[in-house]
Amino acid sequence: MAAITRHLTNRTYPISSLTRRCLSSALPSETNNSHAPPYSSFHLKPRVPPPEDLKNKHVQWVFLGCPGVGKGTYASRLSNLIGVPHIATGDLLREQLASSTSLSSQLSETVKQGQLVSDEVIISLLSKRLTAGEAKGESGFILDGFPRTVKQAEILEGVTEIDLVINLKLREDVLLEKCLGRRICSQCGGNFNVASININAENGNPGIIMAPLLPPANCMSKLTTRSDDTEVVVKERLRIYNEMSRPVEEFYRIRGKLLEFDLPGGIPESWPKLLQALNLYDYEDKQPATA
Ligand SMILES: Nc1ncnc2c1ncn2[C@@H]1O[C@H](COP(=O)(O)OP(=O)(O)O)[C@@H](O)[C@H]1O
Repeated sequence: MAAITRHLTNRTYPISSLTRRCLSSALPSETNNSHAPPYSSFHLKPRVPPPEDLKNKHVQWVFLGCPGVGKGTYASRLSNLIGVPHIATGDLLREQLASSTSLSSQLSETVKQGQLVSDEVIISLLSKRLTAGEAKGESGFILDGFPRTVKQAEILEGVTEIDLVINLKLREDVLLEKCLGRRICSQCGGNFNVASININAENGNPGIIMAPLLPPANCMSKLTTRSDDTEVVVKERLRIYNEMSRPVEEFYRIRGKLLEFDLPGGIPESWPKLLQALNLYDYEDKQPATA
């Protein structure tokens, strides 16, 4: 087993191989729908990172999980801790939408309805972001929001080796509340959440408490809500996740890369447990205060 996982992870390519040209040319023709991988029934265990990988920034990780689960929050915290970029395709898309081109008005409709945009669009945005990062000397990445379909996962697998996929999990009623509670400060760009979750344990299911993540006083009057964070659209995004993105979990599970992580509560309970699951608990203490 160890030999297989070592073989998988030792094939990590430098980020420079994941260029715009490389990713874009990896797009399969529209007519090719036969992307069924050679599934086998046994599951490999994911290999959590050894410290050398982190020091050399050989980190090519993916965050999976339903809308509202906290991919952005935990990916961004890990990115600050390890010093590799957090790249969220949803953010790239929103930046694109902020520029008023004819493409952005079409995309805006798709996003507002909770649908996925085309692979061509998302891969082009991701490739540009990776190329720009490469030019600045960036190394490694933590992807959030990509891949979202098996086809995207196959394209990514074709151009680079993903080391680890962290699958964040939370019950669906909480996901909806968390999406509806999301707020963004229009000035500083900070992400907050006004939802206060307090669900008692019942029928053998554990209870869950998640305190709101409130903004500082100077952001209060500048809070905005994403146009796709309405109840109808969040339910549609959850449906699409189950239909299109759930199979991506299996894609990585059978490749021995999926680390399942059930969020036990809010950030104070979940963050230390996530660090433990990633063997990073001590790493946090050893970093200089500025890291
Ligand atoms: N990889 C992707 N493929 C297709 N569409 C995407 C992708 N990533 C983001 N999007 C679009 O951006 C929207 C917002 O994505 P994101 O910010 O990741 O939100 P969330 O995870 O909360 O649903 C998605 O609903 C979809 O329309």
